[in-house]
Amino acid sequence: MEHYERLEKIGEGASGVVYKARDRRTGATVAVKRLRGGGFGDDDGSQLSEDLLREAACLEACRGHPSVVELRAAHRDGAGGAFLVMEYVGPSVAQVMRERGRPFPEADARRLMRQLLDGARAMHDLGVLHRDLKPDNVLVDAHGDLKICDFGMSRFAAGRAATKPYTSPVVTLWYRAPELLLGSTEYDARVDTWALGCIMAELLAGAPLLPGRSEMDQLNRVFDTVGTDDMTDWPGFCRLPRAGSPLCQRSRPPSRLREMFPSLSAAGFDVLSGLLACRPDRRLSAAEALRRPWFTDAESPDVDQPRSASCGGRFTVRVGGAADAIVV
Ligand SMILES: Nc1ncnc2c1ncn2[C@@H]1O[C@H](COP(=O)(O)OP(=O)(O)OP(=O)(O)O)[C@@H](O)[C@H]1O
Repeated sequence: MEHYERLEKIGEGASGVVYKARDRRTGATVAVKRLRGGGFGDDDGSQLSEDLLREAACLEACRGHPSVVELRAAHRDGAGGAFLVMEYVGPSVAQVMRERGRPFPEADARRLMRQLLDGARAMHDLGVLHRDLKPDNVLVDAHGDLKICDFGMSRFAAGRAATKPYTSPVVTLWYRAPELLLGSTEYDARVDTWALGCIMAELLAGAPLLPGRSEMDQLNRVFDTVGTDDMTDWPGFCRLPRAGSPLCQRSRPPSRLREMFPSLSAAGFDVLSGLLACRPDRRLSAAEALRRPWFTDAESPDVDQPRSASCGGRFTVRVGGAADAIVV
C-alpha cells in the first residue's frame, strides 16, 4: 500500500473503514476500503477474506458502468491486509439528503432513479445481486450523478447450486423486501428493486418510507403501507418461514401509497408502486421499470438520459483506466 498516501477517514461500516487517499504515482484521489481486520499502516496480519474477494469480484464484473463505483485495484499486502482501491466519488445520497433537508422535485428524482435503475439493470444482467442498496451506499459525484457502492453484501446469482439457499437476512432493515422479512432464502434480484423503490420514495418525501425498529415492526409497516392483498395470494407465500406469523393473518386496509404521494404524477406513481409491489413476482425488475412511461415519455429527454448508451453486454463508455494490481 506504499503507493497510497492516506488522507482523512470518510466512512466506516460493518465490513471496513474507508479512507480518502492519494495515489502517489498519479496524484489521483482515490477511496481505499480496508477490510476490517486488515491494516492500513496498522496491520494485524489477517488474511484477505472471502468477503473481500466476493466484493472485488462483483465490483470488477460491473466495472465501467457509470452508475457503479469504479474498482481500481484490490491489494493484499505482506502482512495480510486487504484493501479495495476505488475511484473517489463524493458524499453519499444519505449525507446529501440530510444536508439538503427537503425532498427532491419529481424531475430530479426521475433523473436519479434512472441512473440507479440503469446500474441495477446492468448488475442484474451480469448476475450480480447487490443486496444492500440504501442511500448510504449510493454516492454523488461532482456533477450530481449517482454511483452505487459497497458490494460487501453482494453475490453472484448465476451458477449457484440449486440446493444452496441464499443468506437471510440481507439488506439493511428499512430497505429489506417483504420476502426477506418473511425469511425467504430463495429470493432474486427483486430484493434490489424493492430497495430502489424505498430509495425513490425517500428522494420524493425527504424522509425514509419505512423506518422500522425491528424485523416485525418493519413487516408491519410494509403491510400497513402497501397492503397484503397481493402478497398472500402469491403461490410461494405459504412456503415462507414466517408465513404463519400473526402479522400475516391480520386483515389490512388497501395500499396507502397513493395518499402518501398525492402530487406524484401518474407515471411516477406507476414506477413507485411497481417497485414496491409486495409480491416479488409482480414487482418491476430494473429493466422493466426503465421501460415505463415515466422514463420513456420524459419531457426533457436531452437532459434526462442515462449516461451510457447501453448497458447491455459490456458497457464500454468508461471502461479503461488503470485496473492496476488486481490481486483477486
Ligand atoms: N468510492 C468512494 N468514494 C467516496 N466515498 C466512499 C467510497 N466508498 C465508500 N465511501 C464512503 O464510505 C462509506 C462506507 O463505505 P462502505 O459502505 O463500502 O463500507 P461498509 O463497511 O460496507 O459500510 P456499511 O456496513 O455501513 O454498509 C460510504 O457510505 C461512503 O460514505
